[in-house]
Amino acid sequence: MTKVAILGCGGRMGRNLLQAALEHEKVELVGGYVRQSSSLNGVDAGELCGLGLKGCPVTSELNDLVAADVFIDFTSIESTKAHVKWCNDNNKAIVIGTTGFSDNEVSELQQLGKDIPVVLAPNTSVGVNLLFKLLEITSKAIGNDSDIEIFEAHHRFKKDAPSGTAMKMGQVIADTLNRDLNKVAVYGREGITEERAKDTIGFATVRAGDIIGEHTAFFADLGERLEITHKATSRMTFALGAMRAAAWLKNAPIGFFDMQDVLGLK
Ligand SMILES: NC(=O)C1=CN([C@@H]2O[C@H](COP(=O)(O)OP(=O)(O)OC[C@H]3O[C@@H](n4cnc5c(N)ncnc54)[C@H](OP(=O)(O)O)[C@@H]3O)[C@@H](O)[C@H]2O)C=CC1
Ligand SMILES: O=C(O)C1=N[C@H](C(=O)O)C[C@H](O)C1
Repeated sequence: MTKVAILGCGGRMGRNLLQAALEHEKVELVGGYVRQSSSLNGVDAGELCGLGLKGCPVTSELNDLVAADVFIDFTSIESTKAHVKWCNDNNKAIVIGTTGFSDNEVSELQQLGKDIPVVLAPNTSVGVNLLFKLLEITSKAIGNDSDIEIFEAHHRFKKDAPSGTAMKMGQVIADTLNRDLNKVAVYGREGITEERAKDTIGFATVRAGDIIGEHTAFFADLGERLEITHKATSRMTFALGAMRAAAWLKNAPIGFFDMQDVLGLK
């Protein structure tokens, strides 16, 4: 059994993570964490995620959760940094699902979590991680002959764009084709853009309603195009992937890992 604690447990992902942890056969929930000002402080984690009373606390004191082996964090950039520091100081592993980090912020996280095992994954679903693998194969086969565009759509509440998953898709493709993503990425188009520059990788974003998460990579040539799409239809897919990452982390060495490590896709 891996003992887990859920950080930001009142959020959209937080509540799914509580439910997944309470129902998962390889995971035991120690409790959930909310900020001090939260009205959820003191409620029962089972009640919070709709499973009824489980005798498992929601607290705003991280020290109440020290029995956990692994902390799971789907919160926000600044709180994730603070949580990684706390985990490092207290020798706890952490799964980070939060997105929107700049390259510098990722380096900062690596420094803050330098003594512990960490999984950093912009998308914990199995399907998306297989999609990353398919992008590698496709890029090798036809990447240099194709116009490559990445599309993503999410709910109206999402704060970062393009999504962490879209950015990782771009990174996987750029790495495979030996391109520098910082130089070839084009984020949205407007006005007289002129003809498409070869070797660029375009990103397009939609924010609307309650879309949980959709990603498509286009590999387009004259006469045909290949589209590789993933659609999440429930946040539980991310939550279950995070439980898998937590169980894997319990026996992992110190270092930064991703879902490809967890799923054996490297
Ligand atoms: N890796 C993956 O597979 C996925 C990643 N995500 C990412 O996860 C993150 C969260 O998404 P989502 O659940 O939709 O967002 P929400 O806004 O619903 O949830 C975020 C939660 O974090 C809490 N939080 C923020 N700051 C703190 C803090 N300082 N201390 C304690 N709690 C804090 C918020 O609390 P409060 O309400 O009090 O502010 C809130 O409950 C985003 O970055 C998103 O992109 C989302 C889905 C899948
Ligand atoms: O904010 C979300 O909801 C999601 N964020 C992740 C991302 O930024 O890639 C993953 C998922 O698509 C849902």
